[in-house]
Amino acid sequence: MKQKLVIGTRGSKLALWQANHIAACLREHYPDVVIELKNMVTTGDKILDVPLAKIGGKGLFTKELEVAMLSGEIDLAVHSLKDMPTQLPEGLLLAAVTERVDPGDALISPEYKTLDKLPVNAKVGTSSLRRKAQLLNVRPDLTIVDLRGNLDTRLKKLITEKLDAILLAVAGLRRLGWAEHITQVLPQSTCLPAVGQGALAIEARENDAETLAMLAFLNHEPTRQATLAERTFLAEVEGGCQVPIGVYAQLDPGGQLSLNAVIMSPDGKEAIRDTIAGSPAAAATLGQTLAVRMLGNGGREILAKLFENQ
Ligand SMILES: NCc1[nH]cc(CCC(=O)O)c1CC(=O)O
Repeated sequence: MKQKLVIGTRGSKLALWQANHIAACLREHYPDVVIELKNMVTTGDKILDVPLAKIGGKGLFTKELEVAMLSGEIDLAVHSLKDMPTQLPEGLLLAAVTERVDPGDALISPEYKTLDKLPVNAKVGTSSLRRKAQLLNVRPDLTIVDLRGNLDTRLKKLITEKLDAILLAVAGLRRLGWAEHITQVLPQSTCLPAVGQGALAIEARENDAETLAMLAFLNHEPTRQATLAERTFLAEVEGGCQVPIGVYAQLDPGGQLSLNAVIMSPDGKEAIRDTIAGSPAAAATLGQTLAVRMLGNGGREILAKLFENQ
């Protein structure tokens, strides 16, 4: 067993909360091990004024941490699983995926409270094509405004940019203690979450057996299986994190893994929805099968148009 573990993290409030949360779990589990945090800046943190969809690169929030891990400067990195590319760099792996509690998206609208009460042409802030498309699908009248920055910046913009509502992940708001601002958790029939939303990913070196063994207790197998299905789905459609794709997998009480997904055009006018269920042991196959089916049923054309315009 190692005597010291160094956790790499980004410096945003959410990233620090997540890293401190994992540090606390490790300290409780290994009282004699020194757990250190190391703050790092990623490309994603530096480019704050350009819509993410326009930058388009994969792993914007993970790359610098991964370089530090490969060089041995840090032993593990804590990320929102949602921000992780489906393919990790050579030599790194997901040592653990933590239990997912809040996969959904939240509307914050101090004045109107819910999506269906927003007035015609209301201004809604979101930086995600996935949220934008799903909102426009049910409310084509809405004006969607790009909303970048850390969670606290985005909350402030609701006021400073006179928006009628903003959309954020429930998980992030809860972690920062801001859940009281939520006025509606959107139902999955309206807004399917991003791949891996709500789960934390613990990344480590493949050849670092000692650290991997120490991190194993953080893993929640049902969440890992569900998010494996989602990540395989995304890899198959070659989506990256900035495509209008929503997908959510969960173990139902009977022990089956069920997967719901949507592929949309950015204006929300075209939508392909599908669902699949099967054994959790076949999580990757379920994700892949569903992706192939949806690509064949019109998804490929939607995505081709999207990439043409980028
Ligand atoms: N893209 C930024 C990001 N990455 C993870 C979260 C929240 C936590 C999560 O979704 O797991 C957020 C904020 C948001 O999407 O509102």
